[in-house]
Amino acid sequence: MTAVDAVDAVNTDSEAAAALLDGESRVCNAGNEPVAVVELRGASASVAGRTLWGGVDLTVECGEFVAVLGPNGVGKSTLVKVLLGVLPAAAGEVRVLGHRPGTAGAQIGYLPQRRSFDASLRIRGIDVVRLGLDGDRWGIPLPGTRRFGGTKRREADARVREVIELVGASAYAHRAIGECSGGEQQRLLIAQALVRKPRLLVLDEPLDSLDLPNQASVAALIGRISRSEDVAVVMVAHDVNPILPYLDRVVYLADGGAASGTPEEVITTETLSKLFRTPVEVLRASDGRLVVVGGPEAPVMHSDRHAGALVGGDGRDADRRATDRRVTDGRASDRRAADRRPAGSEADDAR
Ligand SMILES: Nc1ncnc2c1ncn2[C@@H]1O[C@H](COP(=O)(O)OP(=O)(O)OP(=O)(O)O)[C@@H](O)[C@H]1O
Repeated sequence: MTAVDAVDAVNTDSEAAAALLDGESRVCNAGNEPVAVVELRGASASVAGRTLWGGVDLTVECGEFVAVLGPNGVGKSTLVKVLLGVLPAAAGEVRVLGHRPGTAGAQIGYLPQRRSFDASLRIRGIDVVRLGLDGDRWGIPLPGTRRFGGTKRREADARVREVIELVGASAYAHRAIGECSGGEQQRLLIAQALVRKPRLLVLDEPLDSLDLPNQASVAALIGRISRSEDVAVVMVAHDVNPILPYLDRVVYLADGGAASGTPEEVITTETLSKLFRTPVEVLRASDGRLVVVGGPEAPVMHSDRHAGALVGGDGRDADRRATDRRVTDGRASDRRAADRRPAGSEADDAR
């Protein structure tokens, strides 16, 4: 079976979970040809007849961590929709694991924006994770019911335990999800997105509403997982700082245009001023955090977006729209060096 066949086989979703438990191939190449996890060439997106962004070039390889940045309403979640195949690209080419978007099935783990659980919800964290494995087939588990029989059930149980351990949620996975803190819920939801061993993890603002220590520890967790599990991560973020040490590249969306490349290429005074067609200054604080001064309404790179450090500007002026604002090339080939990871892992971060 070729890798492409394997991907297609997993895409027959009714058997996806069972196939993964059988150890189905998850490689990121087709035969001898490497296949990028995500490939965008001159892609653009329109919603309700309005072009949100255009000219996006991006290649995401196996195990890479990529952030999607930009002001509110610029189309970051829309990019996620394009990758998931929910919304077709208006122009250009988009491939996910070598196929058109929407056909990669269980090879993609997805964590939508702003999911939280009511405090009174009694479903255990472990059951929420389990839903990622077979919830599309069977719905919410009833007490005492089994979805798989015999060996398959034991393998499913083992995978759920394994992924809960991976995200460091073993201590509270048997508690009701509604009783877990925001950070704990987020770890369990990341485990749910990972339980089918995806090749691509798409996360829409997973750090939103977390306090700074939890942002740091969840960011470090995602950075570690992208490496240890060799899963590519595409993550929408408002503040790049918590994830900056782990990133391979960023896509910065502006009104109409986009810049993509390594953080060092894109998050600069020159690149952002060009992208937003207005003076923007990128400052690096002594602790390495990035602060943007001037320019558009873009809380993206503030050390703490809640602190309101950004000064002035409106990046959403329709006059500034252009399709030629792609100012860097997303094909930058450098990979994240091991020394860009902080010493240790997320265990080093405040929790
Ligand atoms: N179905 C729709 N019909 C009309 N407009 C839409 C639709 N979906 C999204 N939009 C608009 O498209 C724009 C981009 O939305 P999107 O959610 O992608 O932005 P975003 O960058 O993720 O924003 P935020 O940072 O606030 O989450 C917004 O102006 C939004 O109102």
